[in-house]
Amino acid sequence: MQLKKIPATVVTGFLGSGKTTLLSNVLKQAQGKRIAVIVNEFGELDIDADLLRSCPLDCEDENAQPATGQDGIYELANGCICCTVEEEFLPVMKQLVERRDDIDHILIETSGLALPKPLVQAFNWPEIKQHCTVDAVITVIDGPAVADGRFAHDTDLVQQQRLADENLDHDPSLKELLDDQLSAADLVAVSKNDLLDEAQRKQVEAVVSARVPEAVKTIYTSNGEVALDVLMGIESAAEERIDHVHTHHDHHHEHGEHHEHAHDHFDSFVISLGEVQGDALQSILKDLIAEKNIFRAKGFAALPGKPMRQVLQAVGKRLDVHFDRLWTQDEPRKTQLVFIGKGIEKAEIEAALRKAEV
Ligand SMILES: Nc1nc2c(ncn2[C@@H]2O[C@H](COP(=O)(O)OP(=O)(O)OP(=O)(O)O)[C@@H](O)[C@H]2O)c(=O)[nH]1
Repeated sequence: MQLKKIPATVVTGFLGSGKTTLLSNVLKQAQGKRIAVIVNEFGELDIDADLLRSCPLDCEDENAQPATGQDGIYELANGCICCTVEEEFLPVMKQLVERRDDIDHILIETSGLALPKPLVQAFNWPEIKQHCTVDAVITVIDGPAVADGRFAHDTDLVQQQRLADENLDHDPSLKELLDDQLSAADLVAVSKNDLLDEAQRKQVEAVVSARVPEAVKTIYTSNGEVALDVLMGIESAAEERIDHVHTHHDHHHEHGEHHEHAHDHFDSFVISLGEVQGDALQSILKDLIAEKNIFRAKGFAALPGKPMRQVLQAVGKRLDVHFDRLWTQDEPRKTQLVFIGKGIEKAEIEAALRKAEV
């Protein structure tokens, strides 16, 4: 008897591109659909899983929590999913396969530094292949960052000139990640459309069309808002073709050499503080992201006298701050931030942030 395979959507994209925002919108719309979510974080804190669980302030519907509830969210926080496929991803997938009668769809958010190819290849493992298929790899790219040429400068058509100063100008490992994340895409979602003007959209288009076949559609999203049927039911069966997708990192993964892997060149750590002065923390953070090569910082702050938890999100040079929910009785009121960047020192950043402690 041929049973219908469970479709799985893999959401990939660089640090801070908007994957969690997209996923949380999917979960809000997915009434009645039973969705299992696998969240993989590069940093040691499960901030994304936590944000997916927490109800936004403007949430009108008491039941608008992720349709799956607590139990449907699986956190893989031990490094990057593409390097721990066997140890981390496979066991979770096996659990899901066992529960397959209760699951309509699997959503996987990879860490921002993960390469989608090894993950998609895992769907060819016999235990998984029998019961699951990749519905689509959705690659989220940060519209404004791509338009600014943070990852690649090929929008200005004078690539030859650029090659000479490539290393000075921008980081080749970021370009490789963008290339590899796009090379596996069945759908490209350009996020932060609300921050793009027409000229920037053209630049993004040029970067995307140089990297994905014409058949791959591009959508533009603002705050992750997009209809469910655009994202789900693509039925790409990406695992069937993935071995033929060429990437910059093929060599390392095939030979089991993770040392040279993209994310080994990044530094990541968590800073824990007590309660902090909100204004002071934000001003120190803004200085740090202006001065240092910090790609991503995110976490929660506890402010004296405030019953709500503050969420801080830094992507590139932008810092977003908002309160998301009340601190619960049983959780300690502390401030915790993950940093991911290059050539950044934990001691130095911690010393700077401590000045905001009360
Ligand atoms: N203005 C605007 N901000 C957005 C949009 N999508 C995401 N953001 C913001 O960008 C920041 C990062 O978004 P996330 O959804 O956490 O990105 P992510 O890809 O999950 O990040 P990592 O898991 O750290 O790689 C947050 O501050 C979001 O509020 C958008 O469409 N417009």
